[in-house]
Amino acid sequence: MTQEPILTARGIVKRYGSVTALNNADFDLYPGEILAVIGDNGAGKSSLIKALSGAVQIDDGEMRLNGEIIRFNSPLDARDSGIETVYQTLALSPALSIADNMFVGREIRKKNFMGKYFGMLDHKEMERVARQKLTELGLMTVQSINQAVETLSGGQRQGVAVARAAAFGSKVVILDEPTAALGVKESRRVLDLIKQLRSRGIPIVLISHNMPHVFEVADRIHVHRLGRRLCVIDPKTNTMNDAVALMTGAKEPESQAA
Ligand SMILES: Nc1ncnc2c1ncn2[C@@H]1O[C@H](COP(=O)(O)OP(=O)(O)OP(=O)(O)O)[C@@H](O)[C@H]1O
Repeated sequence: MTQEPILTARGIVKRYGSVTALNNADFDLYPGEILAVIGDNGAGKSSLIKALSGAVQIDDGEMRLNGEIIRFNSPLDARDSGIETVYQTLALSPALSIADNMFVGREIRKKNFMGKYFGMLDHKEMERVARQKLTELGLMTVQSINQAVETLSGGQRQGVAVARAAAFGSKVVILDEPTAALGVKESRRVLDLIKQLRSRGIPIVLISHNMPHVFEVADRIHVHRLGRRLCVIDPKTNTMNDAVALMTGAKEPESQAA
């Protein structure tokens, strides 16, 4: 790779009591790529993503965004820096509308004194922007932007969560098992959406156990084993069997670079 990575981790350590979830882990995400992170249960994938997205604080090591050292105290810090994460358990509020969900934590206030002094929200403007963002991503099959999220299908909800992550000048989008709970058709839409984000220049980290999905969309695959990056493989020159064998320890990597 000739480009500089946008997001890196070097030697990061995360302990939960006596359990070492991340043991000297490295990570590199390059501009414009879809990087899949795979690993067996308990390998430390979630811990890695939580560290990069500010959900947990690391005990050692260093992380950088665009070359600058980052230290997040909360997911909000990470979000403010442009790292958006969509967790498996979607952080959408079921009773709120699509538009309101897209703006949770970044609501637009009315420009007049009612907004300034009484915090009155500009629902019209939020609806307009939400509609625009969802249309840009080809997601306006949902009938109304005011529809409550609880009335959407799993795929549509995932779409709203991904659109929210992609909509606000994100530098990096992290997706944790975005297709895990979805049917075939819904998974397809989410995979298409992921590819679309890449074509818009947003680098994506995709955590997934689904090898066909990983091999369909990933440019590179980070294999995590026993709390650290084992190797990075190229899906064009490796098979799914190779990936699973590396993940489970049935096979050792040939070289550390890919
Ligand atoms: N909050 C916690 N408290 C204690 N131990 C934890 C905590 N979170 C994770 N662990 C432990 O850290 C290790 C790594 O877990 P992690 O969830 O990061 O793995 P994972 O690769 O995401 O697994 P999975 O694929 O099963 O989700 C495991 O041994 C797990 O039990």
